[in-house]
Amino acid sequence: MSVDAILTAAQMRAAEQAAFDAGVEPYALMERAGRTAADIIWRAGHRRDLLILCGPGNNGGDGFVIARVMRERGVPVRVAALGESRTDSAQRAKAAWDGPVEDMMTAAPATQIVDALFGTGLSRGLDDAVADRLCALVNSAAASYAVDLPSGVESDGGAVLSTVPSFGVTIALGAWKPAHLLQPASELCGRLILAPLDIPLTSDVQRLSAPHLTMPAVDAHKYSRGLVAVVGGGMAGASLLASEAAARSGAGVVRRLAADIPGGGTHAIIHRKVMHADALAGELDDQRIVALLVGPGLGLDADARARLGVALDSGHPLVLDADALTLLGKDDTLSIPSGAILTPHEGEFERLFGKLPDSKIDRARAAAKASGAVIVYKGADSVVAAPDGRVAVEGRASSWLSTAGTGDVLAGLAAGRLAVTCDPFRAACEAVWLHADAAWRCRPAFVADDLLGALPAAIAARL
Ligand SMILES: NC(=O)C1=CN([C@@H]2O[C@H](COP(=O)(O)OP(=O)(O)OC[C@H]3O[C@@H](n4cnc5c(N)ncnc54)[C@H](OP(=O)(O)O)[C@@H]3O)[C@@H](O)[C@H]2O)[C@@H](O)CC1
Ligand SMILES: Nc1ncnc2c1ncn2[C@@H]1O[C@H](COP(=O)(O)OP(=O)(O)O)[C@@H](O)[C@H]1O
Ligand SMILES: [K+]
Repeated sequence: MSVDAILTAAQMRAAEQAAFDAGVEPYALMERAGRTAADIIWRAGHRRDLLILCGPGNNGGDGFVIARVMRERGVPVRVAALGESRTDSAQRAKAAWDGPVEDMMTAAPATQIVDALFGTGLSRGLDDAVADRLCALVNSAAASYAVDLPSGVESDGGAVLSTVPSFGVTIALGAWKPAHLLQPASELCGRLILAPLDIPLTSDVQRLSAPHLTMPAVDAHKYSRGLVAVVGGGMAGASLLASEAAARSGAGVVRRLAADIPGGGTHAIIHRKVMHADALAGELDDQRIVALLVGPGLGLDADARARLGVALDSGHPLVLDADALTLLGKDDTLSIPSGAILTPHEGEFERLFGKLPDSKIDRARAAAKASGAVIVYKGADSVVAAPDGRVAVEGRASSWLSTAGTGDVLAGLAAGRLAVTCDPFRAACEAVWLHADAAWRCRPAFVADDLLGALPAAIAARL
């Protein structure tokens, strides 16, 4: 069972049902969920007074179990409900709580607050008065915990359906849900803690996990480690950033093919002067190239279009970013080569694939399937999707990444890892992980160039 699985509400219900069919008693599962959550709250908050808000469904039932377990441990607990418990398990959990039940709308604040109002069964935003009351209670508490999900966030897409306060901790029950990683919901979850329920889970969607990298083989040489070619264009800085990221990501050789030869920069990068598309074709006629990056700083003019065409025809494994994506989106005569890695941000994604419905996970998966390419759908949350349906979600990158040039670094990293692994999905996942890790290693207000210096430490941490 993967600790990284991300399940939709329907998949979670199916997993729960499969456990029931296999003989697990429904109320026993709620007890397990409530006790595991109570352990987490106990470790964090000890004996400080606790107010638990219980909704009408099973999320509320979990809340009643937490209340009982915490009181058994000597914590001063109060319970406040929103409506009557409607499910059998929730009614049993409520019956097992023999203390008073206050009205949530009038309950006094507490040092610790637990939101067990709604979880995966939320079907609409909270009424304004209820949402306001939840915000007031959470904001006045020293510590706050959301059981499974903050009430008001939509589990599958991460939308915020009514005003939701920022929680200190969200305790994910059984598995991650998309809203734990997708924005804007993820931001409101605070620290994420998984409470395993020990039931079998199946999902192609995973939380992006730390990669296991290896040193070069003992008999490695620069070409066995992979030759990355980076096609430059009008904006030199972007392809320079990408080239250096590729060079610092484990590739053996990086060749930059552009009309300019820069004076400074990293001397390890080989610069070849390529004045036009025909000359590029000659340079790309080299079977040692195992990853070809096109897009950062490419430009959008006829020459850029011609260079892109040559790159697409070269047959080399491709990483396409930035201007290459824009050109692909507006020129019907160009098509996305299957097996490539594409790294669109929101605007580039929409230009390429249109406005797709559903969650960012669904959109990335649909685009990967339709194009046959690995899609790295960037933004405050990044979703990596493979044509075969596998998806990895990185929801916790530093928002300091929202600065010019960081996407060029990511594209270079993807090309470098593609050269090392020859596996587009794995390369894309490793690149997104290393990029995010490098960002956390940089000081606030870093610039894209600083990421390059942090890459060796990010790689060293994964060896
Ligand atoms: N799956 C698992 O393995 C396990 C799941 N467990 C737990 O179960 C939780 C899911 O429970 P759940 O399905 O009962 O849904 P839940 O979130 O409690 O709410 C549904 C109720 O709220 C109502 N309602 C909805 N929105 C509303 C609104 N805005 N304002 C007012 N009412 C609203 C809705 O009514 P309706 O939409 O029909 O009007 C319905 O009555 C899950 O998050 C986890 O905590 C664990 O116990 C064990 C393992
Ligand atoms: N708010 C944010 N939080 C986390 N990561 C972000 C945020 N904004 C952007 N990023 C990341 O920073 C990079 C920006 O890439 P991109 O938009 O292509 O910028 P550029 O073209 O200037 O390099 C992407 O990897 C994206 O996922
Ligand atoms: K909740």
